[in-house]
Amino acid sequence: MRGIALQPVKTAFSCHDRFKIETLSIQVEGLSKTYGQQKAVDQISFRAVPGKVLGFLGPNGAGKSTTMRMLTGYLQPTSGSANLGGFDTQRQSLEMRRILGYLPENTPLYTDMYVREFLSFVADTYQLERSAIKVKEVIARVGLGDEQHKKISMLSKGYKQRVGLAQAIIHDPSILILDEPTTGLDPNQLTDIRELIRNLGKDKTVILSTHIMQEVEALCDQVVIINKGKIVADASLTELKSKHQTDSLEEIFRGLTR
Ligand SMILES: Nc1ncnc2c1ncn2[C@@H]1O[C@H](COP(=O)(O)OP(=O)(O)OP(=O)(O)O)[C@@H](O)[C@H]1O
Repeated sequence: MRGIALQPVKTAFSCHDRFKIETLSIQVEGLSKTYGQQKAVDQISFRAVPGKVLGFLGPNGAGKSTTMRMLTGYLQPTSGSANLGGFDTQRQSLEMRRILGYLPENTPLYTDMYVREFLSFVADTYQLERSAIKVKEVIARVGLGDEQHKKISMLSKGYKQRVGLAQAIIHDPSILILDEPTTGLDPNQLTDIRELIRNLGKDKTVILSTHIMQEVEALCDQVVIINKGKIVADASLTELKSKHQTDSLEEIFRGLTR
C-alpha cells in the first residue's frame, strides 16, 4: 500500500518518464516543526524530481536540517506531510528507508569499527545480495581504497565524510538526501565528490543542503531557499537569476534571507 496521493505532473513527459517522476519524486506538503514557541519549519511545500539535483539553501538556523530529518523519518513533523517515492514518511518509514540514502549533518559513524567492517555491517542491515562486491564497489566509488583498513576514528574529516556518503549510497537508493555533503573536504576531494553527486543526480532524486554557492552553481538544477522556517524561493537556477536580474547567487541569497 502506498501513502498519500501524489499530485499529477503537469509537464509533457512520456508515460515512462511520468511513471518514474510519480514514483521517485519527493513531495512535501505544508510541513511544519515547532520546538516550544519556535516554528523551526513553517508550512513548507515543494517537490523534487528524479534526474535533477535540488539545492536546499538557507542561513544558519533556517530549518534545513530539521526539514531533512523530517523527510528521512528521523523526526516527527508537528503538521503536514512528506512523501518519498510513494511512501509516506510518517506511516511507511521502514519501506521508505529501502529507497532512501541519507547523509546527516555531522555523520554519526561507528568510529570503533574499521571502514570495510562498517560498510559490510551497513550492507548486512539492508540484507544486500552479493554484499562483499557491493562493499568493494562503493569503496572504489567514493575513493576510500587506501583507507578501507583503517579504524573510522583514525580518519581525517574528509575521509569520514566519504564513509558517510558510502553508507548513504551502498544500497543504490533512488532518493538521496545529503545534509552538507562536502563539509570538511579539501579542494581535490571537493572535485571528486561533486563529480560523484553529479553522476548520482543523473537518474536519482537528490536534495542537498549547502552554504557554498559555487557548489549550487556546479551541481544544482533547482533551488529552494528557506529563511526563518519559510520558503522564500523555489525555482530553477536560471529562473532565479533571470527573476532577480543578476548572475550572482550570493546576491540573490543575501537579498532573500536578510
Ligand atoms: N531539538 C531542538 N530543540 C529546540 N530547538 C531546535 C532543535 N533542533 C533545532 N532547533 C532550532 O530550530 C532552528 C532550525 O535549526 P536547523 O538545525 O534545522 O537549522 P539549519 O538551517 O540546518 O542551520 P545550519 O545551517 O546552522 O546547520 C534553529 O533555531 C535551532 O536552534
